[in-house]
Amino acid sequence: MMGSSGTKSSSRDKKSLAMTNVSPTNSKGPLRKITRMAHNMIHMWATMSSTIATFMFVWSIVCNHLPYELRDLLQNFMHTLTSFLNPYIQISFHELLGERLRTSGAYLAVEAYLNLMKSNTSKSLNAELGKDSSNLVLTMDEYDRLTDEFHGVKVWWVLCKVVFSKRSNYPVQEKKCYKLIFHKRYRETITGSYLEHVMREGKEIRARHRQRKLYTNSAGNHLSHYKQSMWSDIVFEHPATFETMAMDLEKKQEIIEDLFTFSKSQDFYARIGKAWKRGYLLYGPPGTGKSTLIAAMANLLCYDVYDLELTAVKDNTELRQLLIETSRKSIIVIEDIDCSLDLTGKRKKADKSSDNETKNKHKEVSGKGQKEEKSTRSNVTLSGLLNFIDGLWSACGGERLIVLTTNHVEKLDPALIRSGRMDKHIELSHCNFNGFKVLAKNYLNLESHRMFDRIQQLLEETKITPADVAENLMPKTFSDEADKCLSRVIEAMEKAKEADVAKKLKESISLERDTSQNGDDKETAKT
Ligand SMILES: Nc1ncnc2c1ncn2[C@@H]1O[C@H](COP(=O)(O)OP(=O)(O)OP(=O)(O)O)[C@@H](O)[C@H]1O
Repeated sequence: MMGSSGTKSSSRDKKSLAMTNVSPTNSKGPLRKITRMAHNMIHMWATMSSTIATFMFVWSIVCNHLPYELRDLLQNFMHTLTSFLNPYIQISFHELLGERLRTSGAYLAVEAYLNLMKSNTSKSLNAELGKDSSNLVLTMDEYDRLTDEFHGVKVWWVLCKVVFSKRSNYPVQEKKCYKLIFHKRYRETITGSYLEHVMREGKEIRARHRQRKLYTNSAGNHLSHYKQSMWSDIVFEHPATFETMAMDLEKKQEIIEDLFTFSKSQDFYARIGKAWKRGYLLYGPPGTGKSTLIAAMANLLCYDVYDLELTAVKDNTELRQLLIETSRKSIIVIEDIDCSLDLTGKRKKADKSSDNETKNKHKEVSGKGQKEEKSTRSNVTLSGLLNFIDGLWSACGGERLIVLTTNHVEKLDPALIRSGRMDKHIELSHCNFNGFKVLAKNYLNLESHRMFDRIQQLLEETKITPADVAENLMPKTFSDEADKCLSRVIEAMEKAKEADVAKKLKESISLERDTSQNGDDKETAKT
């Protein structure tokens, strides 16, 4: 009891000493030193403040009475003097710019960069809902100071708020501003490589976190006074990833590496003087995963997807407008290119309608809904499309993938798919056992099962698309168990095998009939 009350009273004494500015003659050693130092500092501050105040007062009077030429001269001199005495440089990034107060891109990039830095290092964070209300953003507090280090150089960032009014009779608004402070010795490093680093990182973070969109152009979607764009958009939330793709592991890895290399090659494309774009041609039977692969690519690179319906494009001018409007990180998809453009002029109606039957079946499986049948061909010419792909984006900047899909690669004009236009040709084919195992893991969370051996054997004997496997693996009721789903896959494959056998038999009978018919014809001709 005694001890504790003693401590209390001594701390109270110290406080009262500091408050009354009385020298603690009775206190000893370090305490006396500290109090003396504090005393001196208070005295120094008081002197300095009064000197500054006096100077400011005199300065304002002098300024008011000096001719303006002299005043300018003095002000310049003062500016040089303060910048000589103050070794620190300050760069401001204002939130709103120009007469129309649009948000500055540099400000947004700095904000993204600092928010990430803050969320990685700081112990006190501010959480806000992002603009699209889908994710939480961790932000800096006002007058929060963050320290960053770049190649051994220290810099400081401060967030300030500026109150302003657009015009004198307008209500007062607030805008934010990030200030970057650094020693003038490092001016070159900071204004050169550091700011470039901040902008690049910030833009990348923003691209990763922004809500991506799926854009489509349809027949009625033309520009009007009320419409800003020829594209209509919805939020792109396709769950496909490379992990869930039933595909050869090697092929998968190759595509992933190709995509990453492309997305990091801005400098390379600039150096060789080519547009930063890459063409992919995906081909294979319906239901083998062409559309799913496109979604996985968009998710991997965080790109927007533009589903370009060529049959709805009136002419080349409209095509140009559509392509110019695409965002800087995007995949432009033209599905079933052989049905959209008259590439050969020889396509028969019959084989297209049989394609559409199979297609529609798979669209139901994938839940995509049936696309409008592409019976009409576009007025866009092949040369128009190629010219835009080759030339237009060189001027626009940004990274773009163009993906064409087809079920009939053999029908495409070789000029359309030559290297440089379609840089990578990817075949998607029927399901093999590795592909099946990926689907079984996706749909049933199974890595092995006693029925797998039978399925492997059947996959070697017959062809089935991943879409058909997926359809059968999908539990139809809540009580559907793995055994039931796998039995359905086996049943579907046995049916496909029987159909194959029947088809082959039919083909060999008709071949035999044709040969005997030919023989009879020759006999008749002879006689
Ligand atoms: N390789 C695959 N990996 C995983 N799922 C697949 C694969 N192929 C097909 N699927 C499944 O089948 C459905 C239909 O596939 P998708 O639409 O991608 O095929 P497609 O080749 O684009 O067909 P189409 O040529 O008819 O457009 C998908 O939603 C997906 O569930």
